[in-house]
Amino acid sequence: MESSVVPEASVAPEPAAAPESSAVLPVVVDEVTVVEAPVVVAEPAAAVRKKRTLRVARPAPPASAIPVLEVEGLVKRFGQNTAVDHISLEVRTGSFFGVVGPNGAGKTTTLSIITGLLRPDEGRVRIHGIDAWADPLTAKRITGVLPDRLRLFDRLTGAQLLDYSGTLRGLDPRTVRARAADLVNAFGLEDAIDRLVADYSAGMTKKIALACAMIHSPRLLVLDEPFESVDPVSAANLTDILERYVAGGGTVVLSSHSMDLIERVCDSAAIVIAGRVLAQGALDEVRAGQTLEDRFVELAGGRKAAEGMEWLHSFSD
Ligand SMILES: Nc1ncnc2c1ncn2[C@@H]1O[C@H](COP(=O)(O)OP(=O)(O)OP(=O)(O)O)[C@@H](O)[C@H]1O
Repeated sequence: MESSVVPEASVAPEPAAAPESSAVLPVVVDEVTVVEAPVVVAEPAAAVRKKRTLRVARPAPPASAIPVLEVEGLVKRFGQNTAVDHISLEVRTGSFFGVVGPNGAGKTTTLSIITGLLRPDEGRVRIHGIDAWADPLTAKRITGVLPDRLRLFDRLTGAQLLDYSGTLRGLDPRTVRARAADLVNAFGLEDAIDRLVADYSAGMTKKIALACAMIHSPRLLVLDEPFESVDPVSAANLTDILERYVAGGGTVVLSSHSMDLIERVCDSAAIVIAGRVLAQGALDEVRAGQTLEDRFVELAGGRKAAEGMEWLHSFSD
């Protein structure tokens, strides 16, 4: 389990527009540091990127907080390909934990093992102290899942799907109805709720799937790319719902390719590359004084120069 030491740094924000001359701007307040920084004119993009304010959405839960998810030495091989190569993670209660990594890094495979959708070759998963593979029923009772490739009973309406999910989780009909109404309202699905899920857009499908994952008020929500295909307004709404869930003592583990989103909402993160965790811990530890994106790119081996694609400029017409 690696993590890096955090330089206590808050740096200047991205200027909204390039100013004519150097000026002093009040800088967004970090919980730790307040600085004033000069705005430099006409900077290269990379320099501007580095000047983003490093803020944390909320402090990570203290070391004394009970771990709700403990993953030890997970290994998963598909033939010759080791998709997950001894991954260990610890997520504490009340954490908003982001998992980032390049395509094919093993995020979905790891989250699928955690949620009981895929059997590991080696390793252990404990959810709130319960061995998820020895006692899957108990573990699943306290877990809500938004899987990567949504396989929903899409010949049901949204209302029927919510009803089915609540009933499957052992809730009584009155509780299911009340919670379903709250969720439909929170996710803004009122107009679609009596239509077949098969006819939903990708974003609406994500929302109804997430509502189904939450209806039994799980302790842990594991969400694979929850914001993919979701419009910005809905994403903000969704973030709000998840933040309230975390503020109320819930724990979220999500994967995303949006570094901005992870930095905005998560207090902790793990960077997974080629099936291994290269950094994890509180967000500031993981990004080590850089933006999460820069740290991610650094750990992933840097940006690739786009060479050898000259043909792309010889337009076919
Ligand atoms: N069912 C499967 N059979 C064979 N190989 C698989 C299977 N599922 C995943 N893999 C392989 O395991 C590796 C990790 O895949 P995984 O889907 O976990 O990556 P990921 O980090 O979620 O990627 P992305 O960001 O693109 O969704 C990849 O090389 C992938 O091809």
